[in-house]
Amino acid sequence: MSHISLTRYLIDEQYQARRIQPDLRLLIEVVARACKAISVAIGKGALGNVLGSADAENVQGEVQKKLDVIANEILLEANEWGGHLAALASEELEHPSPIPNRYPKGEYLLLFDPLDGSSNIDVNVSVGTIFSVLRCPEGVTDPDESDFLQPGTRQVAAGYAVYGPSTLLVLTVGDGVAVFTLDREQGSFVLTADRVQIPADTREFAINMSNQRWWQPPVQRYVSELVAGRDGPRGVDFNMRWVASMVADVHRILSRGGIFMYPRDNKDPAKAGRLRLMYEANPMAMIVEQAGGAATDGHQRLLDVQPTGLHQRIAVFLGSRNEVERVTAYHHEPG
Ligand SMILES: O=P(O)(O)OC[C@H]1O[C@](O)(COP(=O)(O)O)[C@@H](O)[C@@H]1O
Ligand SMILES: [Mg+2]
Ligand SMILES: [Mg+2]
Repeated sequence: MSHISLTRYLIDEQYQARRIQPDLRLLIEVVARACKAISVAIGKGALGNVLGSADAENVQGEVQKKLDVIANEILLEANEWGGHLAALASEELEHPSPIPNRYPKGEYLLLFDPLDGSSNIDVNVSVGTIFSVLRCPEGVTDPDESDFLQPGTRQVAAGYAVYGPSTLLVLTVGDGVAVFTLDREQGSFVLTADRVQIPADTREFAINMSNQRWWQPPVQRYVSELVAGRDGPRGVDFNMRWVASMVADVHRILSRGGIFMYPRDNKDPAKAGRLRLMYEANPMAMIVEQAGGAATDGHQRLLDVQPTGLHQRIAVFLGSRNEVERVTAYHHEPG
């Protein structure tokens, strides 16, 4: 593949048959620039004094890592004056953040998980950034939380960056999924895979097995059949992987197939799963569907869920279509 930059991908009709609005393109470029800056900060590791805890808690009662705070600030600062947003929302902020009046405003809403996989920061394992772009409802000049509560089908773009052995940006604007690799010398994201497809079948699954005793019956049944391998009803062996960074687990599935599960469980019945709908589940669901996969909460398509809160949690099953359909069907069986 010749050298196709993110900008060229976003404006060239060869890649974007449905022309995307210039302000959406510029917004995505601002997010990509912020991800580059986060990648540089992460790359410095202990030398940049970015590891360890920030001695603070976020809105969800989780202890923030220094990099959670740094990544959040980089994204806020880059996007506030970008001129394409009406407001933004982050995992690390209780309420949406309006664009200050001194900056120009635009018509989009940006949501992000600035640093996904926080528990992996200090052990030098891949982490990432996840983002979702919605349109601000018409006529709204000062959006509040209710304006963000749109189902995932309304996303106009979604993506993630993985900060791993190389830094990647994975993007969909509703017309397939493209992967860009950061050329560290040039400082630019270069297209390295386009129209990525997740195989419909897989022999690999991802779930945190330590939660097994709290799973509900449909997940118990599905995973026990996978684990039984060739001696069980599936008649074939399955392999398991769990990075504990959603971005890294989803990226593996995008690259070679698999099913990712973070189900609702009985550990804390008040919690509807661990992952957050608006800035983890929805953008990943859009990417996975755009790559030919499927994404549900066990009962319905994730992208159809009507959100009720900015930090709402939800069960997630996503990846290779036939496996996601099977585990979803188990949820629908009586008993
Ligand atoms: O600790 P567990 O149960 O393995 O959970 C891992 C999951 O938690 C997350 O790290 C949550 O994301 P944050 O780091 O943004 O809070 C996911 O990336 C990952 O899939
Ligand atoms: Mg996360
Ligand atoms: Mg996070």
